[in-house]
Amino acid sequence: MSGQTSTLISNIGELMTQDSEHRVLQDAAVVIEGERISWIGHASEAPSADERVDAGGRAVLPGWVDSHTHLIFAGDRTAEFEARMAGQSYSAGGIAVTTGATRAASDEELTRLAAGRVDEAVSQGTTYLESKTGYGLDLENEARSARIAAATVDEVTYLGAHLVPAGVDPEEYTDLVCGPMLDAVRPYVRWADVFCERGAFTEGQSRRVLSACREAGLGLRVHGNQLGEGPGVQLAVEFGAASVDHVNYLCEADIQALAGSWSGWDASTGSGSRGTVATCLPACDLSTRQPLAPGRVLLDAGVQIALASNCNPGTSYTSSMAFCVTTAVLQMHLSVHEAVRAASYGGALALGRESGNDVDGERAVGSIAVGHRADLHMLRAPSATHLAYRPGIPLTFAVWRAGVRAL
Ligand SMILES: N=CN[C@@H](CCC(=O)O)C(=O)O
Ligand SMILES: [Zn+2]
Repeated sequence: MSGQTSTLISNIGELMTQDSEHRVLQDAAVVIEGERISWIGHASEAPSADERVDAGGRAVLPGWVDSHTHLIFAGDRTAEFEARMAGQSYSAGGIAVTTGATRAASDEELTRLAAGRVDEAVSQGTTYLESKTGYGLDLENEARSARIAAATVDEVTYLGAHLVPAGVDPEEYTDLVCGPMLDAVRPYVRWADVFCERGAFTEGQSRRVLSACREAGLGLRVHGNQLGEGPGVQLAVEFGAASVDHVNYLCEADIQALAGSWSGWDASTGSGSRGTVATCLPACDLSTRQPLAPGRVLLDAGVQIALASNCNPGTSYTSSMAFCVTTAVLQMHLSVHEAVRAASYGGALALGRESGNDVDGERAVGSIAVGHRADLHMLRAPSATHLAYRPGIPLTFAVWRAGVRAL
């Protein structure tokens, strides 16, 4: 053992590892040492540790990896939501309302709001979070959003290409996104995204954004095929994006392109060349009354999928990954194991964090294995099945984030 404090969590009724062998262990134990997992196995064989936690037969899963959120915002869109529930359809234009409120907020206020949303997510079992910019939409406010996000969440995505601000020429705005605005956010971000959709960015503009951001060394993601069929999925695959998110309206060629992107990857070991993850956002689909993304069809076609909350004030004002998992089981026909995997390992895959370096580098997240980051979610239930069997019941009992007890 190293000099770090070790904690043995024993008497785990069900340990859903989501590791490369997809192991689900009964009567299991986990040892945490510092920020890493140092041992997993059957409780009867567990080594001793400095501290001991009795799980009381409860289930333990990897902490949720929420790979798609928009947490840097101020303001509220209740009126838009009410209008939608009364029959109006969602359009990208609502983003401008949040942009106005976000620009008007102080740095302190934006930081406080974002940190509160992170706390809310962690208290529900989320241990690794991405957030996008995208409610600044000018150089100063996008850079400020990126800076605040970098201080608040684990992964930051530049989404200057969220909406063309009113009164600005779309091509000139795209020049800004690809030039000075990109330079200003670059120190704070690892990813770039574009909302490729009618009412947002055209295929040509999206190509320009993806090319410039790739050139700047950023990993890519795409908001695609949310409101209708379109070029988003094909663009994401062509550019080797880590994920394409929403994926509500897919034609057969889109599904084949996504499946083909994974043909050089060994799903059982997680080795080989990675493709484009299809990230399904069921809370958003329900809140915008869009058809649920075809998660079952994608899985059956051999596509790696993620589930994410898409927490934002317009289309999905929730950080509940459990709600997404429940919906994926009840309505998208995923098994509980598949849904939990998509919300943990799948999110990690979408963020390029599914494998790591146990010695001196970034630790893997999204699965429970020796050397991975100790991100654990203990349920107030004996098995993960209760997430779907008891919909709406708050089942988070305890959370460890990078080895630190967070709840
Ligand atoms: N679709 C684009 N962006 C967000 C919604 C943004 C908003 O309406 O404020 C999404 O992922 O759903
Ligand atoms: Zn989004």
